[in-house]
Amino acid sequence: MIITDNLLLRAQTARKPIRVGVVGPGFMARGMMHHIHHDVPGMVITAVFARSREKAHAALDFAGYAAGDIIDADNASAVSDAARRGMVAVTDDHTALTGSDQVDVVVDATGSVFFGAELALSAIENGKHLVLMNAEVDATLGSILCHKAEAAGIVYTGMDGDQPGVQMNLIRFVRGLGLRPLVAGNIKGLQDEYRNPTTQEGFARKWGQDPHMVTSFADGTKVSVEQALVANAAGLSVHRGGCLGRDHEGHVDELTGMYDLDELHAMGGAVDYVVKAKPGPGVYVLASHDDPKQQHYLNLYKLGEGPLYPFYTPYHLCHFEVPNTIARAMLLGDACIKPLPNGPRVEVVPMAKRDLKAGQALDAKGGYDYYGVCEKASVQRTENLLPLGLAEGCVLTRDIAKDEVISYADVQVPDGRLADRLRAEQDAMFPVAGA
Ligand SMILES: NC(=O)C1=CN([C@@H]2O[C@H](COP(=O)(O)OP(=O)(O)OC[C@H]3O[C@@H](n4cnc5c(N)ncnc54)[C@H](O)[C@@H]3O)[C@@H](O)[C@H]2O)C=CC1
Ligand SMILES: N[C@@H](CC=O)C(=O)O
Repeated sequence: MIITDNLLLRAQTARKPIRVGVVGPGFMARGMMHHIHHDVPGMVITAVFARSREKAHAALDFAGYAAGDIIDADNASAVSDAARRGMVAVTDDHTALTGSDQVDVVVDATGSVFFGAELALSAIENGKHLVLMNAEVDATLGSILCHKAEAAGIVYTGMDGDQPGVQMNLIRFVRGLGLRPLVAGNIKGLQDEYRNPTTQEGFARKWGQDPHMVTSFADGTKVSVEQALVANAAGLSVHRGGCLGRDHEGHVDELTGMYDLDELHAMGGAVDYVVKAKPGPGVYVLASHDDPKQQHYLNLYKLGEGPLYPFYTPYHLCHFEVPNTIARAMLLGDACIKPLPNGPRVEVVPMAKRDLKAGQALDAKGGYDYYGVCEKASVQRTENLLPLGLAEGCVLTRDIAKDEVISYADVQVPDGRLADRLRAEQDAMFPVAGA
């Protein structure tokens, strides 16, 4: 990324690399660690947390670290000692990583809302910038966590590379040109709400991914999480629960004629997604310009006659771009994507993937029980709908029909969960949906 590339080279020359703590060495983190180790100047990984240390060792091996450069560490001072000796510390205690004075930036690559909440608080307490590959915790608790992080003077940010960050970068680019983004969209290849880890097992095996994770991509949960993040960072809304979510086999350029401009203005702009369009799996932003003189130039530059002008990024390169976020946070104090300070505008709520029975405990996202859809935050609050990120482990108190939305009134929430407490704090802080 321009700017951070030169800043990182300077950090390298000054022998002051950014020190990164990686949490959750799964599919994404492994790719990121390999990338940082081989291709990113001015940045080093000093610590890796995993529930099983073997997994962290295996991930570091995948990333190309020599066994002799890795050492187990039980606490923060052992992590720091290892890092000072130029080694990577592996720990199964996340507070050893967040508490180390040899970690500048914590990267959460777990995808877990419940653990992500704990980790975020620990990073904030210890003054570490927090980079979330964990979009799921961000969409559930982002407003309160970002508030706490900024009150503590640290950067809280989602990642470059995944579609929310790519959209937010494009939105900032478009705003910089003087246009008003009115639609921010995600280009998907497949959307089938009823996929589950059994149907996705072959795909997961082929790519070395987790079957639940890839199910959450196929069943629309992840795109909903992603578009909620964009809405809440850019101040956009949704046309309706679930977005418009059209199938469109042409190019995203053609979408400029498919939105009602007056409706978009009335809503203050919308997030959306499109299935099967080109260029996939990228992102698009449709924006307007009020000035006829600049409209003339935009037409000359082949963006059409307006009133909506199309912009897009043809790919999202996930872990490859995370070092950009780390550098932006550490060297520039800049967040790639974070919630606006006035509370969420769009939430993700769970819809039953099949008929569900009273008494059953809901499984994890990307499972067999529910898929996620975007909903206006005002509707989520008025109808007391359960945030998708808190659904796992909730016990149904009545039967729920396939495709029915699940509300707090339909479940018994397990006792004692930090994420529920944070959510209550967030709801109290933002009693009215973000405007
Ligand atoms: N897989 C993909 O293509 C992409 C994934 N992402 C995001 O990146 C994050 C990670 O995804 P993947 O690497 O695919 O998942 P993964 O399942 O391969 O890796 C997650 C890692 O976190 C650990 N973990 C999970 N729950 C935990 C908990 N409660 N406590 C401690 N550790 C826990 C797992 O053991 C695993 O090592 C997710 O938030 C996902 O949405 C973003 C872009 C693309
Ligand atoms: N953004 C993707 C998932 C990860 O890249 C999707 O929604 O399918």
